[in-house]
Amino acid sequence: MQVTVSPAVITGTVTANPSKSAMQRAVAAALLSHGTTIIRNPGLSNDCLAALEVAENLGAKIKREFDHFEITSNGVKPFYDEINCGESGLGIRMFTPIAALSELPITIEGHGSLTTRPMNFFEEVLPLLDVKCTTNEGKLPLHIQGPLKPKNITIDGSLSSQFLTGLLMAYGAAAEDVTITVQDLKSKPYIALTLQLMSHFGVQVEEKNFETFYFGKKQAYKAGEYTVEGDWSGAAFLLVAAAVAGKAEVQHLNTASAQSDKAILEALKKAGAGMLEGVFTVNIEKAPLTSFEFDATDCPDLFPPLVALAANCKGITRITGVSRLAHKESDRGITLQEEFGKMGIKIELQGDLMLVHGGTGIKGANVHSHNDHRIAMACAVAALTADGPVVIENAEAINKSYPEFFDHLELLGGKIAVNV
Ligand SMILES: O=C(O)C1=C[C@@H](OP(=O)(O)O)[C@@H](O)[C@H](O)C1
Ligand SMILES: C=C(OP(=O)(O)O)C(=O)O
Repeated sequence: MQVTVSPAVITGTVTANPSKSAMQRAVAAALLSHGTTIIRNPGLSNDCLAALEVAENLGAKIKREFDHFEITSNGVKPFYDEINCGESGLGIRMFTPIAALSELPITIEGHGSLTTRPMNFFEEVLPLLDVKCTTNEGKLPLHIQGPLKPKNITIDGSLSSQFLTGLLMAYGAAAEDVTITVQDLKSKPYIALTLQLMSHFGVQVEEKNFETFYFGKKQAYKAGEYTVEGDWSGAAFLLVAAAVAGKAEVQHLNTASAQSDKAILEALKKAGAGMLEGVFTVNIEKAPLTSFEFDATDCPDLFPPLVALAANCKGITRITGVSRLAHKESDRGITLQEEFGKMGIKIELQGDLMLVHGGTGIKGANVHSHNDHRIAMACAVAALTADGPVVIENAEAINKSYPEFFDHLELLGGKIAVNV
């Protein structure tokens, strides 16, 4: 799909889309529970749909109602020997240890960008927990055979927090008097989100400094009700759109959320955007914008909207955390440099540091998403203040996390033309 976004003034109100990070975790917790869980405000992005299908293949029964999902489960009881996590990094890293709770041999597949993302962790760590695991030279497919036995273990958290999320979720159903120790953990707020979700489903973990995670007496996930929060990672694009091209209110955003990407508010403040925060709503208004410094090491998904913001800020914006971007849907440091370069914005990469030369004028251009949802959305936001239309190839990449994105941008006054 090719989408053309033309310069426009932003104004209006939208409701944030459901968070795929929260939704996928809730689906996993529902699968691990015994009974029926009701998930309200469910996400329907590709990553969420993949999680629902995985849960079904691992034994859950799923009923889709008008405004909620009912997930009935009796714990992990696979009735199929293969699961497919689509393109979801979180999905595969979370559901692999969960699937390993069963004794059945299971093949774990994915497609698109997921086939090139590193999975060596499982080959190194799962055998320590009595799970047989082979990979295709550190990539998909994975072949595993459990049952996973929770033990005291030390892992490396520097590549991604998602592996730890998977172990925590799986341990929650089976562990007794054991500790996971993690070294050099990155993306810590995502672990806070995991622990918050586990607690909601009745499983408590004693966490110290995001270094040790102790499981005491054996616990069980309890089925119940869960409402998925609005997604700060997707809303970040709309908030930046308002800051550079008009004003907007984004509703259903919890300003006390555990989601790491609510840090977009700090960046917008630093850049000088007008801001009014409510408890569940945020208003952003255009104001003179200047370059800023920001550390995105623990919120790597903010890089694309931050670059769209920085492109509109006078001066050189310095963002740290580039090394976190190499293994996302694309190598995002390089893709941002390449695609924003086509729009006339110079980006320098100096190790872990990104320098964005902003305020120099954004040019209409033909850009490509590299099959990366956040690159497509960043280019669409940059188009709002360009000197002509920006044509985005492979724009359907947005479906991974935010299928409603172009509709929401249009609701706010964006000029969008879709060529299928
Ligand atoms: O746990 C999650 O929901 C996520 C964790 C982050 O990954 P890393 O821990 O690899 O940074 C983030 O980039 C990803 O989009 C979602
Ligand atoms: C990297 C992302 O997701 P995941 O790792 O879950 O595929 C993302 O949403 O930007």
